[in-house]
Amino acid sequence: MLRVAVPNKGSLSETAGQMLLEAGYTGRRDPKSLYLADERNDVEFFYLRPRDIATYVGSGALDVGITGRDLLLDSGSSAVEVAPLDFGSSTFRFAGPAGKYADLRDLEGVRVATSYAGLVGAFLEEHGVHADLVSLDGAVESAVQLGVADAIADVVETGTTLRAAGLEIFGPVILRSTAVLISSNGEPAGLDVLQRRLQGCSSPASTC
Ligand SMILES: Nc1ncnc2c1ncn2[C@@H]1O[C@H](COP(=O)(O)OP(=O)(O)OP(=O)(O)O)[C@@H](O)[C@H]1O
Ligand SMILES: O=P(O)(O)OC[C@H]1O[C@H](OP(=O)(O)OP(=O)(O)O)[C@H](O)[C@@H]1O
Repeated sequence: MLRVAVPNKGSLSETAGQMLLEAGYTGRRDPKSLYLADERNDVEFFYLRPRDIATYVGSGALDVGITGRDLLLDSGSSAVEVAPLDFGSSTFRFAGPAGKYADLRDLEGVRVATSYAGLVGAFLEEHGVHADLVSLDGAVESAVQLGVADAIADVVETGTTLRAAGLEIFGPVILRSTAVLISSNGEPAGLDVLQRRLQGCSSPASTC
């Protein structure tokens, strides 16, 4: 059976579950279930935190998973992106107090709060900028007002949360992210069927 990791909570979970249902797989009845065997489709689903999915798949404990590209890169896991899926898109950006920063170079020696230290650290290193990363679990927009950081790096969708905190975007796009199908380095039996069925669902001429 193909062992598939699916987000159990957060921004990606509802659409991922819906997409699997539309693709003909069995969905969990109880939103708290962590496991479901879909024997008709020869698939087992493991409902996990999206942030942990790349770790499970990269270690080989699970064959494939649905997560965010940003979460995959942040994890440092050896799992690989197989294909983008048509939901969960976001942009990963730097932001600071309105008018204070204009360029990536302005972050030299600055405290930058983020929940994605792996992703942001790699980006800064690639660009030769030395900032002090402050790792937070979420709601990082408050870090500047509360004085634990000077700038932030976070997921931006509409920009509403940033504006409400008196922050504005600056510098280059760190990453354009979307939900992705990932696998351990290889092609487990059944991946092609899952991929075809998921991508069929998200195409304009959907056949699910
Ligand atoms: N508006 C959004 N806010 C947060 N994440 C989003 C948004 N839109 C898309 N995403 C994507 O969802 C994934 C983050 O999901 P995750 O469940 O880890 O965080 P979350 O939705 O903020 O939930 P939590 O509050 O539990 O951290 C990332 O891949 C991110 O790019
Ligand atoms: O640009 P916007 O449309 O305002 O969306 C972006 C915000 O949404 C997410 O937060 P979420 O509510 O998921 O909480 P979190 O920060 O605790 O993860 C993200 O971390 C930003 O804070």
